[in-house]
Amino acid sequence: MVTKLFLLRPHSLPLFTLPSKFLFPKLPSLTKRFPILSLSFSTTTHPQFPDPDLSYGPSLHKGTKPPTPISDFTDQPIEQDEEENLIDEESFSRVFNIAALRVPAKDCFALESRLRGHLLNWPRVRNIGRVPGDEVEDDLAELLANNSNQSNEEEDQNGVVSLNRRVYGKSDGDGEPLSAVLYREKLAKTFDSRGYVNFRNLAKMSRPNQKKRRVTEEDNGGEGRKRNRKGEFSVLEVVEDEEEGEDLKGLLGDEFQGRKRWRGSTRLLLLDERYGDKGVEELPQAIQAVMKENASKSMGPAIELVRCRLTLLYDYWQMNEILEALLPEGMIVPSAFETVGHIAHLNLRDEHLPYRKFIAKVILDKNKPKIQTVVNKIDAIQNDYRTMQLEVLAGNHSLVTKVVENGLRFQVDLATVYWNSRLATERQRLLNSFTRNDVVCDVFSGVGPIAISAAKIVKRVYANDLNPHAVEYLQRNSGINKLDRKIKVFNMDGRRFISAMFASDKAKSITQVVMNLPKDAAEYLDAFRGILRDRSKDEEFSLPMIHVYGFSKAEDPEFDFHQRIRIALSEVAVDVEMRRVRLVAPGKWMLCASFILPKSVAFSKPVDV
Ligand SMILES: C[S@@+](CC[C@H](N)C(=O)[O-])C[C@H]1O[C@@H](n2cnc3c(N)ncnc32)[C@H](O)[C@@H]1O
Repeated sequence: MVTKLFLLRPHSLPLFTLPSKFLFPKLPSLTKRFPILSLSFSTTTHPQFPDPDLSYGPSLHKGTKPPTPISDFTDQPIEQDEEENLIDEESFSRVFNIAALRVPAKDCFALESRLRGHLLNWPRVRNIGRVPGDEVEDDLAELLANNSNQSNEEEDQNGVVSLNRRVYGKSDGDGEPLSAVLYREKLAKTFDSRGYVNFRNLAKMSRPNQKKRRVTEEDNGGEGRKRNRKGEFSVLEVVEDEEEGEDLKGLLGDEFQGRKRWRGSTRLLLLDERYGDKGVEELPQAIQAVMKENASKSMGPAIELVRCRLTLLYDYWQMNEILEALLPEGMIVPSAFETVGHIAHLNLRDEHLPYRKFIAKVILDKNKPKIQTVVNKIDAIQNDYRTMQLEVLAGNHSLVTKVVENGLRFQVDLATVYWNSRLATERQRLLNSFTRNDVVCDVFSGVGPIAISAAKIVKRVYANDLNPHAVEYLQRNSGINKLDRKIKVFNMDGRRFISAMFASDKAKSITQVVMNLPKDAAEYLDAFRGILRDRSKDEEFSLPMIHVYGFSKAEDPEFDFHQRIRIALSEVAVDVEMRRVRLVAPGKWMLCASFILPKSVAFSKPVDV
């Protein structure tokens, strides 16, 4: 599978070069080789970035950096290794000031669809927000609502008494109100993490649905470096929540102090980014209408406008956004990679090589858990076994992986065998031409993507490869797919294999020969010359169809490849069906030629050399 995402940078951030001020030399052992790469933004919107009013949606160029690192909401240590520290994830946090309507939870879906056009419409950000304390059980809401005419203090106390009656049949102290401390203890025990909307101190003690990221203080030469927990990409906070001594004021609104307290669960409907700093009177008519309607209802709490802080974290941003910000201005962002099982396989340009570990880390972060290893191809494939020289850049170092193709499972070790997922379509096309009466010879079978898939369709398969590792995986894969009884495996040179097969009693049964070694396969066709010369020409023989692959850089690739086939067979009249498989490099085609082995070739005398 190929993921194609090569992007040109639309607008680049200020220069980020490795050895300069943008590096965080916090980890001595690491910095010798790869320093931490960080973004350097000011805490306000950068003036040289595109006007935020003109571009809609979140961007690393917009918003501000959090005044207090989000990682200060720390409570759990997380193990880190050097690779984890390569990128300063904190530097990708961006805060956006958003306005929201606090609405009763039960009405939020109806209001969401009514106000749809006015709500925040950012990728991956839900426009229904949850904050600590927005959940109150129905029973409790009812209980609290019954006391709505009483003073706060009285109400809270009566709430506890009623609750105790409900739980125990009577309250502690036989109906007498509890002391403030006991009262809070009781609530904490009884309500657990719910129901504290009415009890301000509990709000701080227990907060469900906390979206704040968990981080660790890493002992790093006395200087703590903090990390966020993976998978959480945003934090929503109501700004007023933080006001000293009024921790629930924002949560409950101005009405909290008066008669109309919130009774029950609430949700935040995040308004479009344009309304972040607007007052009620500046909001669109539709929103004002909803607020007025609600206010006119005597029983329910008022819908209120609240200010929120939405922090988008490293995990929020897409791979290309992070890479674009990390790499020097003007550099093409390398986000194209091929995948083989859990391995992302890059083919980086020279200019990317100094940044290869950072690029790999971002690709790993953004494609987990599917991608577990990121490798870069060091050199063009040159060896006989067509294996790649790979450098592991990030993740686990195992190059043994599993691939599923055409419903079959293949185990491959990219360090020792050939595999190319890009050929899956071509393999499928070839397989579609096989029938159950066919007997297939796969001369260069590798770990078996053609041979094993063919075995599902045809009568019998003879599969061969020169690489002993490929043969080992071929056997293993035949077993994994329960097709081993239909496949006979050989480990020899392709030319010898062709001779051996056609010299044996299997010769008559073979109907298809596959030769998928594009670099040289055409030259192996000479093995067919005189292959049946020892047999009588009168013998009943249906000659096999040969499918041979090749590369050509010629202006007329079909003609060029045909010529090579004719030369190898020493036969001019070869009726070939030719097709272009794919462009493997600029001006270089991979082709497949299919033809029936000419009788004149099969029965020819050996050519003296
Ligand atoms: C391009 S790969 C194709 C493998 C398989 N058909 C596939 O699609 O994955 C070519 C295979 O030919 C094998 N090979 C190279 N030279 C060979 C030779 N002289 N005889 C037999 N196999 C050879 C390599 O080990 C490699 O597995």
